[in-house]
This record gives sequence, C-alpha cells and structure tokens, in this order.
Amino acid sequence: MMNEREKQIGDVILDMQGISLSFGGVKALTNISFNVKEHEIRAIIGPNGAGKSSMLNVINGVYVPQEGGIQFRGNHFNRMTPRRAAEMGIARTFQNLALFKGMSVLDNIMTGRNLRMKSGILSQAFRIFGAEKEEIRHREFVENIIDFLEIQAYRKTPVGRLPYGLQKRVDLGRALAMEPRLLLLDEPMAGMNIEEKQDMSRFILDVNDEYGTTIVLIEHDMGVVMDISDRVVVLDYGKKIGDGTPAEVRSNEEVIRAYLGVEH
Ligand SMILES: Nc1ncnc2c1ncn2[C@@H]1O[C@H](COP(=O)(O)OP(=O)(O)OP(=O)(O)O)[C@@H](O)[C@H]1O
Repeated sequence: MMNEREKQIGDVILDMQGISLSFGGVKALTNISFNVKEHEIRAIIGPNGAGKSSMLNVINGVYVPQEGGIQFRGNHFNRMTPRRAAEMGIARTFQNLALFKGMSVLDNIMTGRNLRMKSGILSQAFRIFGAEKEEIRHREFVENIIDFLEIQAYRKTPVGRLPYGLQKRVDLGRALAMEPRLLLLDEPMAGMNIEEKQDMSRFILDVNDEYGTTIVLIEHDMGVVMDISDRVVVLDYGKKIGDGTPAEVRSNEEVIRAYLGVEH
C-alpha cells in the first residue's frame, strides 16, 4: 500500500521557509522549515504547547510570522491572509468545531460552499436563470459529500443533536465543500473513542485517495497519525526536532526523548 501511495505523490505544493513566530516574549515557532507534496498526507505532531496550532494558523494566514516565507502552488507570500488562503484552495477543520449547532447537517455543509457561490452573486441578485441552476449544482456537490461521508440518515438533523464523532465528520464535510487543494485538519481525532478514530482515519484516507486532496493534520497523539501519514514533522517547544517517514520519526532519539519526557 505504501508503494502505491508513494507513486501518486507529486511536487511540492506548500513550502514553509524559516518560519519564526512569537507572542510577546513567547517563541511559539523558531525557524521552522518543511514542505508538503501534492497528494501527501503530512502530519505535524508534538507535545502540548509545541507550536502545532500556531503553525496551522501561519499556513492559513491567521497568524503572520515575524520571519520566514510561504510558497503555495508556486506563489511566494511573505504574509498569507485567511481570505487569500481560502481563495487559493486552503480549507481547514477546527479542534473546537465551528459548526452552527441549530442548523441541519445539509445547511452546515452548504456554508462551506459560500466562497464558491460568490462568483454567482450578481446573477443571483438579478435572479437570472443561471442562478437557480448554479444552486442546484452546488446542492448536488454537497449531497455527494454527504453520501461520501455516510451521513445521509442525518442530512436534516440539527448538528447539535449528533454525537461528537459525527459532528467532526460534518465539520470535515464543510471543509470538503470548498473543494480544497490543501486541507488542514486540526486534531481531527481529539476527544474520540477508538471506533470513531478508526472511522475518521478511514475517511481521511478516502478523501486523500478519491478527491486527491493534499492533507496536513496536526495531532498530539503520536499513535493515530503514524498509520495514515506519508511524512511527519515533529515539533517540540517551537523547534523542529524530527521530519521524515513514520518509521524514521519513530526511531529518532530526540523525538523519543521529547515524548517520553512529558506527560500526555
Ligand atoms: N494567541 C497566543 N497568544 C500568546 N501565546 C500563544 C498564542 N497562541 C499560542 N501561544 C503560545 O505559543 C506556544 C505554542 O502554542 P500552540 O497552541 O501553537 O501549541 P500546540 O502544539 O498546538 O499545543 P496543544 O497541543 O496544546 O494544542 C505555547 O507556549 C502557547 O502558550
């Protein structure tokens, strides 16, 4: 399986170059460089406070690093903005779910489609024929995601009534509705039981295979990501202490020390 996957991996799509970020006196990231290749599943792992969320927020333009640059799909940015990131095809899920609890599964996933629908805003305002057709096309796309994530039975259910594992799946669906080139997953398995973790792992692999989406996920539990990742970056106290295949990272002395030295 590994060999088959390796064959599909393409050129570098995202290149993080010497990123440093501090908050006042706190150095959240110190001179971090790593790249992500097209079609790869790339994990960023590390103990609590290692800088994982900060890195994700630099990738999608929420935080602006004091030093370093970002190259995405051949374009160089000294600073990314959340809007530009979204327009260029970067979508993310959230650790603390960003869903509308009172809205149905279907409507929540439709919200992920908004950026795509903006192109038609003028025609929608004038209610020209095309607008309705466009709406139908978007609905079909969203229905496909719902089938893909096996949540048909809950399409009309308010999200707040679903168990946590399914809410995480809806959040994934909302991000997929943006048709991202790069999908950032913020601790996709946090708070899940074993069965839910297995389901989520399978969906992440399926998204990667069937939609061809490049995926960056952050996680502090080393175990769950090792099976599904092509390559792993390890952060500790804002520094990169490991980078390589799961096997390489697992046998890296510094990584072992960081993980044995702290409570999880
Ligand atoms: N907005 C902020 N303001 C001040 N300090 C921050 C901010 N965000 C992060 N930090 C600090 O930066 C460091 C890295 O935090 P970050 O949240 O990126 O780590 P993490 O690896 O995602 O941790 P966790 O696994 O606990 O989510 C920590 O010392 C944290 O306190």
